[in-house]
Amino acid sequence: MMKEEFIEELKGEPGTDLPTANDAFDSRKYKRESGEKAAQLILGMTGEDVRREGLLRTPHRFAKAFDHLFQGYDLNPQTAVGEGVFDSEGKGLVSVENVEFYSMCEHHLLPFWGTATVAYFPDKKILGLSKIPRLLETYARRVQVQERITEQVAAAIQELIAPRAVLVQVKAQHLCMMMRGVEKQTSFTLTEKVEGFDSLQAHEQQQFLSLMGRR
Ligand SMILES: Nc1nc2c(ncn2[C@@H]2O[C@H](COP(=O)(O)OP(=O)(O)OP(=O)(O)O)[C@@H](O)[C@H]2O)c(=O)[nH]1
Ligand SMILES: [Zn+2]
Repeated sequence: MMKEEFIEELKGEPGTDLPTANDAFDSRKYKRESGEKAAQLILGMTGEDVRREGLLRTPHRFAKAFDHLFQGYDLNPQTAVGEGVFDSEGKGLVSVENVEFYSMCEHHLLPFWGTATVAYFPDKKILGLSKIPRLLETYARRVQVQERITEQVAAAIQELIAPRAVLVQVKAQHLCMMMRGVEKQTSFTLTEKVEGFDSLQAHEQQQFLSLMGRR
């Protein structure tokens, strides 16, 4: 689309041709078109000639890239875990540590990324180890705040295997605090969710605490 045509189109009813959230998640075509339109709008902010060769396929690439970044909306805890719930033979601590993730901050649509440590004391069930990164992906690949990812991963584990206790700890850097805004380059944010701590024996509590202290 030529820039002039594009500007004409934008002069129409404000916002009416933009997709709604429900539409966007209903159809792949609508998702792709929304992504392409979004890229065109962003490029519109730059005053660049959107017909120059380097930018011609940018809306297409942007839509594809963002489809990947937001693929968490196509996932849920059940699909993420599949058949990966097993009967537990032991009751000891299980921890999967330093699992990396990428997410998009819901305030600025800029990336934040880091690692998560997930630990639990099983009761009757355990999760396949790979399912922990899969649960993290399910919630990270959305527009998010770090606190919500932390809570959602803990709630999903609770729901899936009802462990005696669960700990989720997320450490992340936010591009919106680095590349703009306060422009702090070395700070990071730590969020935690702990459930069932009081029901643990003292030495088990100590195991949780030492995991928390390590980061
Ligand atoms: N709690 C929380 N805040 C976040 C997260 N990601 C970004 N933020 C913050 O969201 C806040 C949005 O604040 P606003 O004042 O509405 O936006 P702003 O004017 O762009 O803020 P500044 O970043 O301070 O320039 C900022 O303080 C961001 O640092 C997150 O995952 N969790
Ligand atoms: Zn932000």
